[in-house]
Amino acid sequence: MTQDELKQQAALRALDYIVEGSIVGVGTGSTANFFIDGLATMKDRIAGAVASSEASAKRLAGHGIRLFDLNDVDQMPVYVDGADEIDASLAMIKGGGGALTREKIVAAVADKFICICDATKRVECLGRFPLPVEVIPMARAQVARQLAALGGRPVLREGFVTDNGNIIIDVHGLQIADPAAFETTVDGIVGVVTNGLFARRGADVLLLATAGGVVTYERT
Ligand SMILES: O=C[C@H](O)[C@H](O)[C@H](O)COP(=O)(O)O
Repeated sequence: MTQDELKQQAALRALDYIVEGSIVGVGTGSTANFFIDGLATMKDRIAGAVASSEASAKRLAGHGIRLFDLNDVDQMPVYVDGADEIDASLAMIKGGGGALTREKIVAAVADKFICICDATKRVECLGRFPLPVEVIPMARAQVARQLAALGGRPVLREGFVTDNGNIIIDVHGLQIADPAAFETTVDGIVGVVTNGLFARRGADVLLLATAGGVVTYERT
């Protein structure tokens, strides 16, 4: 089975968690795209969706799924998204596609975060995937120095601008022993908008697609 087939399996399993008549929080990336395509098959049974990126908004609209502005939504039962890495506590690194800030904001409004991944994303310790950090452009050098002082190797994502008009610094060479504490530390650097650790608010459910089928993990 290919990695894309596994992503699709995890994504389609997430449809079981959709509450009929509700607004669905929708993530960004290749796995989330499979979810959006699956969601289209039940679009008449949901009120609509809130997108975490311009790309996902475009794909949702292309399927005729009604889009809501997050400011008009008080509550959503679920937010569904992929991850770049996820550990046993369901803490994640996200933002490989640069959508981390809007993803974190939309997820914050949802009751449950459903993470959809193929088995390659499951790790013992977060950090092999470079940690994306969204940064206000004028703070680039100052933030890079601070990230280096934390033990990482900051690399500017060349030619990339986020949906919010900011830059991304990817931090290489980390081994993150305490993801929630590191998330707080990086967010505390002046000039950082947000970072790709989703640990203080990790996933509630992980749907992990393996060669043997989709395995469900729930936060304990
Ligand atoms: O910014 C992008 C998101 O955090 C994605 O959810 C993450 O990078 C995983 O993407 P993919 O499903 O394409 O591996």
